[in-house]
Amino acid sequence: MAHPEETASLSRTPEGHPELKGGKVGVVLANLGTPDATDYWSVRRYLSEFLSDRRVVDYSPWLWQPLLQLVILSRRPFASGKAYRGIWNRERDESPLLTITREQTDKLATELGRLYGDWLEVAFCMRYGNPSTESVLKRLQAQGCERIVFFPLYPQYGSPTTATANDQAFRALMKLKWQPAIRTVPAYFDHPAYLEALSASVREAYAAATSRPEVLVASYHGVPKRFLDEGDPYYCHCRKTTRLLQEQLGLDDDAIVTTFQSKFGPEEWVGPATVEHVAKLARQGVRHIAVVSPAFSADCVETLEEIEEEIRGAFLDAGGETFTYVPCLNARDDHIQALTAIVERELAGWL
Ligand SMILES: C=CC1=C(C)c2cc3[nH]c(cc4nc(cc5[nH]c(cc1n2)c(C)c5CCC(=O)O)C(CCC(=O)O)=C4C)c(C)c3C=C
Ligand SMILES: [Fe+2]
Ligand SMILES: [Fe+2]
Repeated sequence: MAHPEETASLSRTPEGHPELKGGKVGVVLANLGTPDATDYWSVRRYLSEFLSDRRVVDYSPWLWQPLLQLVILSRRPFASGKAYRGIWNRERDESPLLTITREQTDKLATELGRLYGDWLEVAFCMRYGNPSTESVLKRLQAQGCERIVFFPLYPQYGSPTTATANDQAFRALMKLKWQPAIRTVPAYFDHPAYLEALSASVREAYAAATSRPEVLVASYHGVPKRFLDEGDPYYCHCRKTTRLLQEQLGLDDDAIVTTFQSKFGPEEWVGPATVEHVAKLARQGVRHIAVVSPAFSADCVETLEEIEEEIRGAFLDAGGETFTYVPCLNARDDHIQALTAIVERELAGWL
């Protein structure tokens, strides 16, 4: 077995001793996760892992688990499975979130490889489903990563997203006798390169729109209002993102609004709700809108299905005429440049 002092000089490893690798730095992009397939059991397995996470639903498990397992998971996988089937990447037989996260990782690896050579290993993992956080961290360690930059891909910090991604990474390290050193990347909604990429994506969508949008709806995934009262800064980070985006784009106050989507369960969530707000705008006479979703770094069921189908439908049914969806930053070059700049900042002292 390896003794710590042996790493100081790998060449002194005694004969017959397992080969020791080391000295590398790992960069891990962490996203939420997505079902492996769209059938009832695959979606149920994914939703059960997701909704059993106490960072996401923090009710007492004694009350929540019977309700989740017996009531919610007997019905919701059918509706969610249908939504996933509508957006599925049939060519690769996988969810778009997985395809896009892989593409982001490959492009980031190319860029970081160009800058720093092959002592950096770049990989991605998911909080729920595959590839699991534990399997990826173990693989990187086996590849010689003694230090890891762990990067939850959420521009705004949220306890149901950023915190649980980090929790899962540290849970995986709990099982190791010899942990790598790990740095977690903070919220980056105010990083200049991220804001530049986000505003460029909106400018491009406005230039391509058949009628110039009168209002830009910045629609974020919602959270229970109680989370804000309990100290989660997510709502404030979302409001700040919109304000910074407004400044970048030079929009008047009535030409941009913050809304929240994807409400789940009976509790009060932060608002206004996107689906209701777009219908209200149409009833007030607004005919052309654009929707951008800055809480998602990759297009997923919440954007491709909920925004593109449900929210678009609500606006058009209420009298709206043109609905422009601004895609997530996905694997755009300026997004990869922003992610590279953030990773470089977090690598300080490790280079
Ligand atoms: C109590 C429920 C939920 C909270 C709180 C929540 C917060 C939250 N989620 C994201 C990002 C994503 N959520 C996605 C899907 C999704 N979210 C919930 C529930 C809560 N999310 C459910 C049940 C689902 C599954 C889909 C469905 O059945 O409706 C996704 C997409 C995953 C995909 O596979 O495409 C993302 C991304 C954020 C940013 C957030 C708050 C901080
Ligand atoms: Fe969610
Ligand atoms: Fe949704």
